[in-house]
Amino acid sequence: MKYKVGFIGCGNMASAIIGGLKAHAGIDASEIIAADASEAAREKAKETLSICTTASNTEVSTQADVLFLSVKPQYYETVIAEIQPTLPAGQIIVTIAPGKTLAWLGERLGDVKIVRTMPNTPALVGEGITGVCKNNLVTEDEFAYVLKLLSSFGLAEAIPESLMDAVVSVSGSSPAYVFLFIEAMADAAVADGMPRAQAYKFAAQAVLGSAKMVLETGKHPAELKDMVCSPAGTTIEAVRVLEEKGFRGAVMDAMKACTAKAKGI
Ligand SMILES: NC(=O)C1=CN([C@@H]2O[C@H](COP(=O)(O)OP(=O)(O)OC[C@H]3O[C@@H](n4cnc5c(N)ncnc54)[C@H](OP(=O)(O)O)[C@@H]3O)[C@@H](O)[C@H]2O)C=CC1
Ligand SMILES: O=C(O)[C@@H]1CCC=N1
Repeated sequence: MKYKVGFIGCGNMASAIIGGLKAHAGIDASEIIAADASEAAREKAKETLSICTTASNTEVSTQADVLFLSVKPQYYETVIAEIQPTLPAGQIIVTIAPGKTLAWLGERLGDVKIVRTMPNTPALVGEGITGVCKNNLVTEDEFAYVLKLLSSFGLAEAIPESLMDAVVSVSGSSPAYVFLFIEAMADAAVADGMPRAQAYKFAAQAVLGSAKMVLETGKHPAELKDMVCSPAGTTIEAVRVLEEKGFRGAVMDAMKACTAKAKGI
């Protein structure tokens, strides 16, 4: 049996990607296979994604044209050692783990086509962004095909590999910081008397709309901020407190730690 796309590891990130492939890449569930060590993950994938699942990693690695390695980075070494001897000729391997460079992967996988990526979980709702680079065995046509697959769950952009650790921080991990921010804003609104469900809705929609303004107006974020801050108004009071508390410095320090961790994985 041949499958267009295979996954080794079918957890949070793989499930989000599979959702996009099925909805927007013209790939049928019957053309996708996933292996997972966890029976619960296999059952969930079968039920919610209607794809073929297996406990055998080599069943997937030997039958997929495009193979996503979607386990945690600490499992890459053992998974690669397991599948490497039987990889079919011409297969494209797509990695989604931080820190695993094309050089590191090439040393273990040998002369195979490798596309290194960093996606994020907003892929679940079709609003992901994925940084992508490749080794020199991947042709331009093959790279375009993989970019098309990755575009089925959001934006996908080719970047130099030297920027991949920065991508981990700015988009791979950043949904977590944004969720913290939304949670904190909602907590404050609850403290002001708003029902919790309504507080999440107002905070999240404000973040969504603000992000859209950055993307759609092309205006500098500082200009957009100035448009909100009326003289002697409410917003500038909040901005003053955020500056006093080192909001921007805290975000930059956090991202520096994230990038450093990505380099060291
Ligand atoms: N979550 C995110 O926001 C993002 C994640 N990534 C990357 O995506 C990859 C997957 O992350 P995520 O989906 O969050 O992880 P999950 O833990 O949700 O999914 C990984 C799955 O792989 C299974 N697994 C573990 N070892 C093996 C093995 N040897 N063979 C087959 N399956 C195995 C796990 O089972 P068990 O639970 O039993 O260990 C689990 O079900 C990671 O490399 C991560 O860094 C990239 C960008 C964003
Ligand atoms: O936390 C992590 O290591 C993964 C990589 C990017 C998002 N989650």
